[in-house]
Amino acid sequence: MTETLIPSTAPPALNGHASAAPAGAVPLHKPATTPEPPATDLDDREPDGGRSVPVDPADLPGPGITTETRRPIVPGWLRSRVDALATARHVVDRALYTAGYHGLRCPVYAARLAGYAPRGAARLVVRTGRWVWDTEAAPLRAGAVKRDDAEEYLRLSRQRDHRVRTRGLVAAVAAVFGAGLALTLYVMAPGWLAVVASAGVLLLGWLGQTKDNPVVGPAVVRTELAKLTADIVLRALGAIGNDKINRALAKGGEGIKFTAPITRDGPGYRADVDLPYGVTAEDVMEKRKALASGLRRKLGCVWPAPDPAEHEGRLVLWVGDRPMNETAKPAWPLAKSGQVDLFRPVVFGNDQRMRDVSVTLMFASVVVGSIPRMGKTFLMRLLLLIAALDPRAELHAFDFKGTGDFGALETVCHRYRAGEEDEDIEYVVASLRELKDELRRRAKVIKSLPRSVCPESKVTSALANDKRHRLHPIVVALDECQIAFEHAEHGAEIEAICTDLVKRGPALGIVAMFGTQRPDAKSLPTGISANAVLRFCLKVMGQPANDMVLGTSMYKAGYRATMFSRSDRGICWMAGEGDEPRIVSSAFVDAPAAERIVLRARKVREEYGNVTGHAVGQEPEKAGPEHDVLADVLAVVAPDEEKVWGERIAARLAELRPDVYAGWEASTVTAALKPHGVKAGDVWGTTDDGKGTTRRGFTRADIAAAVTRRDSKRVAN
Ligand SMILES: Nc1ncnc2c1ncn2[C@@H]1O[C@H](COP(=O)(O)OP(=O)(O)OP(=O)(O)O)[C@@H](O)[C@H]1O
Repeated sequence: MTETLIPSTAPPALNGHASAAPAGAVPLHKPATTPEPPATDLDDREPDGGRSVPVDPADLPGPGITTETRRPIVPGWLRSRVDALATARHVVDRALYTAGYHGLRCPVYAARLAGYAPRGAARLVVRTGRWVWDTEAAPLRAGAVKRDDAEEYLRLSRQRDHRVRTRGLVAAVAAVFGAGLALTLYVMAPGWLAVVASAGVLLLGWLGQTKDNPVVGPAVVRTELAKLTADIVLRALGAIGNDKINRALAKGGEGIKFTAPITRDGPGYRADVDLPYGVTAEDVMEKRKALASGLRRKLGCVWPAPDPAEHEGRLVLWVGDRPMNETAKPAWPLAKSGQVDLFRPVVFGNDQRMRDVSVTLMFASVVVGSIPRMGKTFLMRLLLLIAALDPRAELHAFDFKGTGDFGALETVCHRYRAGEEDEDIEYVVASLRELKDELRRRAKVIKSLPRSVCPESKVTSALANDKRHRLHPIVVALDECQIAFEHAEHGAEIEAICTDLVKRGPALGIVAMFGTQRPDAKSLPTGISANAVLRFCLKVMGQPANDMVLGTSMYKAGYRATMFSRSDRGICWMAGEGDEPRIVSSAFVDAPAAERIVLRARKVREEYGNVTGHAVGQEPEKAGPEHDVLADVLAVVAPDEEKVWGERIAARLAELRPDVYAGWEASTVTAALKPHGVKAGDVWGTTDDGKGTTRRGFTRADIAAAVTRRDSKRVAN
């Protein structure tokens, strides 16, 4: 190692050399050595009376930590039931297919073989003749003659005479025996003679076929996929256009290390690579397309990822045999049987290696986003089915697209609506108001419970079981939620209640889910997008939508749902369960399958005594025009107040009608006034502690004008 001297006054951070390879590493090339640092003028300065200290002192103790990774005793595919079953299924499938393919063609094979039989017979006669007459040794005998080697010639001649005698005898016996057998069969079992003769003809036909046109071709034409090798990985890394990687490759791969042998991992290969210093796994993830091109694989096969247990430069490259969207998914374990405890993880999909991936719905609020037709509604329905299979759960399903995608769940829903008409929105508002009251009731119940029963101030599975408290899980789903949030009359109220559900609901046993095909600030208000716990992002078109669903900076960190193709239906980035976001292909449950699952769920619910609301024909009380937001806003702004901040209006509204406006913020007021043409602007004012400042607010005259406009329109109608 190069010993660089720096002045003793230099900050310790200058000692920034990378450590040596970790123990157990498998260097592909010469292990990376610390690069020779460029000479700096620090080397020449001697500010401390000329005394310098070595940067890499020989006696610097190591951290004393050796990591070792045990390689599995049993290969990965045998440890997973799913993988082992997949392999067995593949073998049986292929055998059955081959049998079917050849079975159908048997008559053609027989006819073709019969056609070749004369040529086969001729070949048999010629080959037998050559064998009997020992023609293969003829060149040896001719050579002995040529060399005038009398002794060798005599030895070979004797050997030939002996062979011809023996082989002639064998041939004669075989001919006599064959003829005798044929005669016997002819006399005693003529049917069998036909069988043996046919077999003989087929055998002769087999002998008579040509090499370039065999009678029986392969049923399965195999194209061998190239094995993943270190060279291919390096070639692909070199193709992503990263300067640091290219420099390392130019030096023969110095600085790039394979920390473990490339192995089979599920239906694909896994390579663990240490990237050159300064290159992160995210740098490679960003260039997945180029990487796939370098690997000569389809994009859906190539899954680079960081290793959360390792440093930032560790890349785990998993290359599947087939694209994820073409790999047959295992059946959803709950499709045919089983119940759910929403407080525990439940399998809802598979990762690239087709291993189960679970989700825990309790204590989470959920956001699902994608462009249209990628599987967002299917995913939300799947999550609702999971909830339906917990007999304690109360389901509220609202589908604003109005196509009845949640229709299969009607018989287990406490509240259900499909549509975007005013009456549908009013139904939803009424249901949400019930939930708002329920939220308050639950908060009071939790507060009143002793610590011994409710130690964490949140609903537990045991509390949910206790029917006296009515703290069962409530799952409410709004698909195409932007339609509700943008509703002119009720949008603001819906947003306020939903934001409250997202913030306070999880601890109180209420899980709110929002799906949108237009993930932007309007469709997913910040209060919801910022506070959601579980996030599922199917294909989106750009960074804003990606980060709106997955969370801020996710795109930059390499978690990009833009990389999915349009055929990656049901495949999403999932964030919020586990440390790192992961890619999941959600289980495919279509409407008929959903109906079957719901039948099962309904039965269990009937036994548990939890079939309520919509499922038994009871609907919420109609949401009347209980309040007039515009008039209320005007009422809380005094006639002599020219302008007022939005937050002040929100606080005054909450005082005016706490049951309606509790939880409103400045943004809620802005959203509520916007449909009436009242826009927020900068308003100068004084804070409660007397400081003058500018905040967003409204002009009273604008509000009054909006009321007049609205009232005159009503009169005209
Ligand atoms: N998990 C899945 N696996 C495979 N295919 C799926 C999966 N989920 C959905 N699909 C396919 O994708 C299609 C679209 O699904 P879905 O209706 O859920 O899309 P969407 O994103 O909700 O669309 P929109 O926004 O228009 O409502 C479905 O018809 C289905 O065939």
